[in-house]
Amino acid sequence: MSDALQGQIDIQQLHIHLGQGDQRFEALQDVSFTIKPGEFVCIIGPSGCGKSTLLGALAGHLQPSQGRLHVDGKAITTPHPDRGLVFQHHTLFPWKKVLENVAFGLKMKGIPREKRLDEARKLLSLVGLAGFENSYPAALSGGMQQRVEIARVLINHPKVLLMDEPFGALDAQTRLMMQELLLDVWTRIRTTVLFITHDIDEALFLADRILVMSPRPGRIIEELVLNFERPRRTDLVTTPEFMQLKRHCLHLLRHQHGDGAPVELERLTPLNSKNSRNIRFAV
Ligand SMILES: Nc1ncnc2c1ncn2[C@@H]1O[C@H](COP(=O)(O)OP(=O)(O)OP(=O)(O)O)[C@@H](O)[C@H]1O
Repeated sequence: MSDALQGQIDIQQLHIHLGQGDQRFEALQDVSFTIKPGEFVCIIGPSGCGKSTLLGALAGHLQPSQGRLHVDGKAITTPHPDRGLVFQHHTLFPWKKVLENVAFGLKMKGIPREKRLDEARKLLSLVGLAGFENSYPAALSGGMQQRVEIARVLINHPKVLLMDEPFGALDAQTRLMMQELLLDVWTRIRTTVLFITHDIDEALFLADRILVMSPRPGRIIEELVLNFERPRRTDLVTTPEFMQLKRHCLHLLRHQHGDGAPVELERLTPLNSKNSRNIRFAV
């Protein structure tokens, strides 16, 4: 397969049930979407709507009740380093130095020590942590630990980066710095990113496209295509265009019915922006 096609995600009519017996319920209902190679897509939705469930299925940790999940045309059946996962809380080994934490994925692949440490150094530099190779994770700030976590995942050259609220535990200022860092890294490596967040500003700042989910059972109720120019500037968040889209997303998230049916879009602020187009899915 050519490099140009690496990292395409295809989800078709995905349904996932969770729980046992009487407690069994439908967490995801008829979810379908495609993400192009190298695209940056954010998912927003109310708490408990199934965002992490969706990511878990893409990671290969959860089996669908129905439907298909593919990356580059290959069905997802188990976890694989081609799909790198970053969570809110890091998964670094506290007893290993930062450099060894990052190099660990290559150790598992049997790459010789010098080669893997060399690669780890390059990645630490990419995430702005040159000079911290010999530190232990506990000596780093939360933002720095997440940088190490990103480097640790990137060492496997994933085709797809699956990120579940990766900056959710950080203070506001560090979070903004991490968003800029992630965009910078993404621009250089251009892996496909699927990023889950509760934070509408974060989604609007980062994404090429936002998928909005309904309350449980989670469905995709709207797709927003964002045409803000890249590289994104921090003052983007104060522009009228950005504010209008933010209001639109807030309205979507606040005014959904408990059964997952979305509010009638006629009642939403119309989107006439040159920087976005909204496409209705499954309404
Ligand atoms: N293993 C499980 N067994 C039973 N129910 C579960 C399980 N995992 C999650 N749930 C429930 O499934 C629903 C979807 O959970 P999920 O974590 O995917 O939602 P989410 O949108 O990521 O939520 P949040 O934004 O709060 O993190 C929730 O109601 C949750 O309580």
